[in-house]
Amino acid sequence: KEKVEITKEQQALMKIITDAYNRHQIPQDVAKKLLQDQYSAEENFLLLTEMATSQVQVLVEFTKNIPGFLSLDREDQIALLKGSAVEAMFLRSAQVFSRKMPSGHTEVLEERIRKSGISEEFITPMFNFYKSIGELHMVQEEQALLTTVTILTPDRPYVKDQQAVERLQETMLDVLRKLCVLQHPQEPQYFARLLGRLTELRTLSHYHTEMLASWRMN
Ligand SMILES: Cc1cc(Cl)ccc1OCc1nc2ccc(F)cc2n1[C@H](C(=O)NC1CCCCC1)C1CCCCC1
Repeated sequence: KEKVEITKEQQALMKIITDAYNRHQIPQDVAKKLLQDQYSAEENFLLLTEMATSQVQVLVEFTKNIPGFLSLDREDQIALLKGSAVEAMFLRSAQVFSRKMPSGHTEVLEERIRKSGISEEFITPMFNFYKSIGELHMVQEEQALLTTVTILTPDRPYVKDQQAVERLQETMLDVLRKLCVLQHPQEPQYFARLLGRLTELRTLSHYHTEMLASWRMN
């Protein structure tokens, strides 16, 4: 049985990324806001655009802390951010939704989101994704690395030097793989399940334009 060991460098890399991930978080208040009041479809749409806008700014700040990201071609940096912004939003939404909340809060939050104005047809795939992320019970290092792996996807549109992005992503995947083995020793398939979520995430993100266009305004 091969002994899995995270090296000193990988430990340092993980700390930089996790600290940056925790530092660059939009105020958790979106869940609190939704739990406090029931908003109209128009207000919810506005709330989403505000959250999305601040999330993009947070994402830019976060990527500056990914070792090697700023050494990439500048246009490629922009292509990676544009290509991963929506996925990062759904991933963040899933993590916010799956957070431990006082009993009954998750149900209220789910209800508010179901009634927010999002079209029925998108609600099921969205919550299926949220639940599959929740079932993983990711530690924060895994959440930070998963977001980093998503950002460092080489085959985003307009990326010129895909090799350079691939090398960075592989560095992060190696740390994430070891972390998964160490955190979930009784579940050897955990890392594979985690990466499988990224496929679900990409599919969900394909719907985002339609989700916005079909928002049910009164
Ligand atoms: C990300 C996204 C894209 C599209 Cl097209 C449609 C929908 C959507 O998020 C749904 C969604 N899933 C959620 C789960 C937990 C939660 F607390 C809020 C959630 N939201 C929306 C939200 O504020 N998301 C932001 C979360 C932080 C990071 C940036 C995004 C609220 C907007 C107000 C109406 C109720 C849904």
